Amino acid sequence: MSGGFRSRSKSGDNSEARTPQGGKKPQSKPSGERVKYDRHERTGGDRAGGSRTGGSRAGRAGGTNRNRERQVVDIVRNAGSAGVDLPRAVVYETLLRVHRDDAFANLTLPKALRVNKLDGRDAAFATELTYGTLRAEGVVDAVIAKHSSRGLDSLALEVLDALRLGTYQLLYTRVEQHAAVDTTVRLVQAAGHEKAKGFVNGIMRSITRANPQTLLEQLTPDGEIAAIAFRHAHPEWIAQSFSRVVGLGDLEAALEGDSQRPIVHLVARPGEITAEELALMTGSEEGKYSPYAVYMESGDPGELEPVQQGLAAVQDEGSQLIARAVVEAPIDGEDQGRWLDLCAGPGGKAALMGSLARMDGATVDAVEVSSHRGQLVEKTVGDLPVRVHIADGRKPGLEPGFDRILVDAPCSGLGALRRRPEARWRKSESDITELTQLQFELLESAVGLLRPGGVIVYSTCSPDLRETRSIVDRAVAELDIVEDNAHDLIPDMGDVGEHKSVQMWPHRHGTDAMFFAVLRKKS
Ligand SMILES: C[S@@+](CC[C@H](N)C(=O)[O-])C[C@H]1O[C@@H](n2cnc3c(N)ncnc32)[C@H](O)[C@@H]1O
Repeated sequence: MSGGFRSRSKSGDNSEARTPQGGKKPQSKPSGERVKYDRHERTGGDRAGGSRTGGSRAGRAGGTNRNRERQVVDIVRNAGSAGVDLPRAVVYETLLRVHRDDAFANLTLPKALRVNKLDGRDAAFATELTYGTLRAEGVVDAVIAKHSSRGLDSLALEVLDALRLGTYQLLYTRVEQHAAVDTTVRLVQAAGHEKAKGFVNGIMRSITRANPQTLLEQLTPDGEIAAIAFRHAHPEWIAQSFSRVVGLGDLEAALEGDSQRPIVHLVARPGEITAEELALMTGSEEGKYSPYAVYMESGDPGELEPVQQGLAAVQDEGSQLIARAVVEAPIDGEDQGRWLDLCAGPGGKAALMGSLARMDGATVDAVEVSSHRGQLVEKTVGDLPVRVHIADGRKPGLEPGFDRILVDAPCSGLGALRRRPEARWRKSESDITELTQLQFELLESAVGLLRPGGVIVYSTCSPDLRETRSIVDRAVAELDIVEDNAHDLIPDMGDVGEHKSVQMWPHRHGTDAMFFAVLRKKS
């Protein structure tokens, strides 16, 4: 065992190809021993193996946050003396934080890379291993469960996460088998689970004896949608939800879209800078659909001068289109300039509405129930004509008579899974059932606050029909509103669904899977 971190080139170099999860695929030194990856046969994920073991284990781990922090930091240090390369140690640390502390990998990992001074190929390798392991978690767990004599729920999280990382490398990367097995055992040792080394070694060796493709085929559940879900590393219920909207023909593409890393969309703040100017200043392309959008292929948006000066910000193009639809939708009678955002935090759409309001001489009231998120809205809108109210949108205590209202409802977030690699395994279908009542009540409240002839844009960052069409259909049936054609507001965007509402998709439009409908109060 070496005294320091092993060179990455010893346990697999960092050259890249595409992974099943749509990122760059980490490779080992070319040894020719790995079966070449076939994206359709070896992606996967679903609940085969059953256990939803990815949840937070804070309770089991016990201790204060500070203690847990120290424990995790120690693991990275110990990994060095245990002979594990630094990128894998950082990946392991991140997996533990995600599972134990409910941390978000896309926030935790960049920080860990910075702290540990990893960049270039090492950073890319660590990123792909982290995101890949988290996205494929359901499949990886199913494989581990098949080779383990003990149920996954009975394993210490440190043992399970090391096995997940090792198994992911065996199934989905060209990392040499011995490197994957060896580092997995060393990580368990570094985490202080000496006694589990033999157990872990046994599982890893057993997995290396199987052909990955055959193994995954054996574990693929029956049923067309369940099998597609498994191949694309999603829980079956999410695949079922998507298939009800895109149909079976487009389901694989829709799921694959969740594993592609989104490019950054910038919004050029109207009245401050045009998209054309922003694109020229940043050397980027103008967006396809929103007149304010610019696509940033690479780099850190926080380092851009227009972003630092508040002339531009990061905002998904779909969100831009929704905020713009609120302002552009035809209304009956004259617009008195009273606009409302009923669910405003953290304020992206309120800020765009505020920029447009300033140009039109209108004002925006922005309601947010959480005071922390309300503060974020305050920060985001700056000196725009936006008044922030910390209140429940179902009873905000505002004078009715608004011309335009946005109800960007709290939702399951199934439309933004590509932004958080761990998210698909954290969500559960019961989240949706709980949210739909709140969504309807917020919409009902908006109808009460709207003047006759005014418009509401109802939107979600979810394509699930229970949160989208069902809410709108019920509102049209029960409330004093009619549905207008929302397609007219996004003339350049095709393929947005059969209904009057708009359903965007990452695989079709490059946006999050955002939904919006336009509802007008009967005059
Ligand atoms: C989808 S987010 C809105 C995103 C926001 N429009 C933007 O573009 O930044 C939904 C927001 O609704 C808030 N929310 C949840 N329940 C609410 C309620 N009863 N009244 C008002 N806001 C609520 C949540 O805290 C969350 O900030």
